[in-house]
Amino acid sequence: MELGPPGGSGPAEPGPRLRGLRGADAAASASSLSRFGAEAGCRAPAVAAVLPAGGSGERMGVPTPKQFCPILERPLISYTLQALERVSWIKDIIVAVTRENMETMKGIIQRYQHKRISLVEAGVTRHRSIFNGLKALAEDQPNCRLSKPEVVIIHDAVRPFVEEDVLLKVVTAAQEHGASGAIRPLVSTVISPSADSCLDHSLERARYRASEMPQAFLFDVIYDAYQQCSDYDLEFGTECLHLALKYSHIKAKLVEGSPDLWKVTYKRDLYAAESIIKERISQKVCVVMDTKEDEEHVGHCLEEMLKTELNHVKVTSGQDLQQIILEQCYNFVCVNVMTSDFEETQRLLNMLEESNLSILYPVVVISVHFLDYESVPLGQKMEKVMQIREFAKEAKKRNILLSGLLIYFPQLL
Ligand SMILES: Nc1ccn([C@@H]2O[C@H](COP(=O)(O)OP(=O)(O)OP(=O)(O)O)[C@@H](O)[C@H]2O)c(=O)n1
Ligand SMILES: O=P(O)(O)OC[C@@H](O)[C@@H](O)[C@@H](O)CO
Repeated sequence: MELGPPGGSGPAEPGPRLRGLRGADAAASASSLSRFGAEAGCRAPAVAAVLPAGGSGERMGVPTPKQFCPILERPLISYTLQALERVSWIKDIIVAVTRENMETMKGIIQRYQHKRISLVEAGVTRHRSIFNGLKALAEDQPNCRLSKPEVVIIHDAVRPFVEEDVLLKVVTAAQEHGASGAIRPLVSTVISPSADSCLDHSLERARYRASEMPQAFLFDVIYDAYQQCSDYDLEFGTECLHLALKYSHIKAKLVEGSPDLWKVTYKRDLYAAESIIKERISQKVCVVMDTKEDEEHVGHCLEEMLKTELNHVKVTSGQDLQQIILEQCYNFVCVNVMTSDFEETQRLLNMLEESNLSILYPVVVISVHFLDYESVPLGQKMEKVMQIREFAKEAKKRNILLSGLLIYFPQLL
């Protein structure tokens, strides 16, 4: 097993761990699980995740295994890892990849600065890959450096649109019932064909559901099930909840999942995933303040206002701007309060150019400038701000749409 880069998980500390998130996000994420612990009258469980990513993606019909297929130049699996990393109380993420794809996976972890990731070798089937991931967490394994979690999430690496709420639901239910899984209504009716490919019977669709991911289990429930699992089940099975029932006699609690939990399987799914990602990009903005002080004041005022319209608002004074660009934020509000007119904006434009983020999808930058009309003659200030047109012409060549906003205010007394 290959542990992730430094900054991966240390020895298990029960309860949520704040990693990879900052400020309000981390606090909100951590509190969601610890709040659960308080409500349930127990300590929040130590949680790890296993992501099977060892498939060949035959149904996708392309040479590259679908988990590594790019969406906006970024491998599909990186979006799934990012979704799980947003959840600060998942302390370890074990990814099962084939030996031949191990270096590719390490490169993705390095390029996108994924944290808390450990790699294990995949098996020849999905169940065997999952079992290998669980072994990495079981303390009865030689050289095991990861601590056994109380609850383990199992989630297909090709289901990128997983949110914290459904993860919390399945973990909460697993702690109470032993196992839990997300389900969705069936779209098509299930029928059973006869040997001569005629209709034998059809199932009453309303009585059935599609089993999706994420699923969660008390670790011992699912690990014991896999240890008892027949070769046939390991070879041909597709349902972890079934293994928990058959071998550990645990009836999983089923929770309704959101429509976005679907698995990327066919090429059409990649196109659908790309349009969802673009839609989500339009819901993300980063406010770049020119000083730490302004981040605390002006930045957070802006954040509160923007949050009424957008799903993800980050405020920074620049220290984590590189990571934010890596996470593919495409919309920036650059606020120049104290610095000279374009210093902060120019720095951002340079970083965006170096990142090549805008190669496939336009990046929007709004450069905000304040004008104290008592201390600076309007004409002089306007002349400087109009320089932004020159910046914008250059930026446009790199698919960066730059515009300026001048806020004209009286000097505060
Ligand atoms: N030996 C395998 C087979 C599949 N998976 C993973 O299990 C998840 C769901 O499986 P599936 O959609 O079937 O992926 P593939 O097997 O790659 O697809 P296909 O059946 O079209 O080849 C994917 O993340 C896949 O990478 C795995 O870890 N190990
Ligand atoms: O069968 P596949 O390997 O394509 O995908 C696995 C899916 O069946 C599985 O993710 C859900 O049905 C939940 O168990």
